[in-house]
Amino acid sequence: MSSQQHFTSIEKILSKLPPDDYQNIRNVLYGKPTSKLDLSDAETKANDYDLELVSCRFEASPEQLRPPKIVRVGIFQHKLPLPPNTPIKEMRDGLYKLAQNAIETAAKGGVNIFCFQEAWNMPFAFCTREKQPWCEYAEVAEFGPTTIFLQQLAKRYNMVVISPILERDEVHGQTIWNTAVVIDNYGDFLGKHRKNHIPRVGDFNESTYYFEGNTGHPVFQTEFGKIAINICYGRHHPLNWLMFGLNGAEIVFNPSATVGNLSEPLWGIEARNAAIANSYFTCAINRVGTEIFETEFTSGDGKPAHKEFGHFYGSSYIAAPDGSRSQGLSRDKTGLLIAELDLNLCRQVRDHWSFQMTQRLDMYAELLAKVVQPDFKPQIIKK
Ligand SMILES: NC(=O)NCCC(=O)O
Repeated sequence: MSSQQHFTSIEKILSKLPPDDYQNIRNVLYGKPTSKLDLSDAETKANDYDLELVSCRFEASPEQLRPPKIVRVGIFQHKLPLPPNTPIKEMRDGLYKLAQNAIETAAKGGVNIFCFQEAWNMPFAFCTREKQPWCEYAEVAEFGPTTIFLQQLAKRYNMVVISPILERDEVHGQTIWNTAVVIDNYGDFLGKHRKNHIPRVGDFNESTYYFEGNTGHPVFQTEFGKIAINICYGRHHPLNWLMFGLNGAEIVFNPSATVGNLSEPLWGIEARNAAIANSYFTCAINRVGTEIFETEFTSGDGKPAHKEFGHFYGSSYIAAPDGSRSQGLSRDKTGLLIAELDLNLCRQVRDHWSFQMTQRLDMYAELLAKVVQPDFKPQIIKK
């Protein structure tokens, strides 16, 4: 176990400060204060199922012409319930049980839109670069077993469910993609988005398994708001976030799987900055736990072969367009964060900061069109 696993959350450490210091630091680090929700029914369920439960309410100012546009989102981070090399059927059943418990708990907390972490229904095996058995986890987005399983729950609980999976496209030559499936609150398949940016860093060699996405930047119009999904590594690309905003997203989910020694210092910044820059809510969800594989793999960094990625540090959180953010889930527990958002805040922040009025897209479009040309010459002024 590495030393990174030995603390539960930043918030736990900060809460040991004297109350005045804590309040001052909290306000600077976390922005405008948020409140907790009364979730007693969900708490009972969470205790039954041994899930950490955190809640948060983001408020907007009252308006004269528009009523509040309230939506509850649930983001779920989880450890694998079984070792990675468990037979696929058994693993999937274990994960489905966990998912059912989490969605049931979310329903008790009044959640309208629920999102899982990246590749939620399988081990995060891409570090191994071995095709078998991992490719067997890939399934058809539209009618694969995971979509069918979640459709019943979405309908039962009147909840939109975002399910990031490994997708097998049987129509296009059995190609594989990293895809988020969106199921609406009637249990219907609403659409899918394929991960745009594939990591080539450390043990994240995911290009062995799937292509760069070809679905653009879709925004899904649901009964509870306009939502989009920026899958994991896409959070390092500000233009990826921008495009979802340009298409009108009010909430962008970032289902992820990332480890402490690679990205933890970036984690609290990137999705939060995206919320600020694009005047929408962001929901960053990370896997938890350490997954140990049977076969050793190397990282191409001169270090010895090993059997694990390192610790997935959880710390899932939600950020608002005004820069405020929720407490994070812990770094080491399976848990659910339920937040109530007033989507009116998106337009209120746009009116206040005018980022969209000042962003000069035409100027950047012109330069970007030049940059991608083979004969591009950087604009450098020399003496
Ligand atoms: N799954 C994935 O894209 N991970 C990349 C690591 C990171 O972006 O922190």
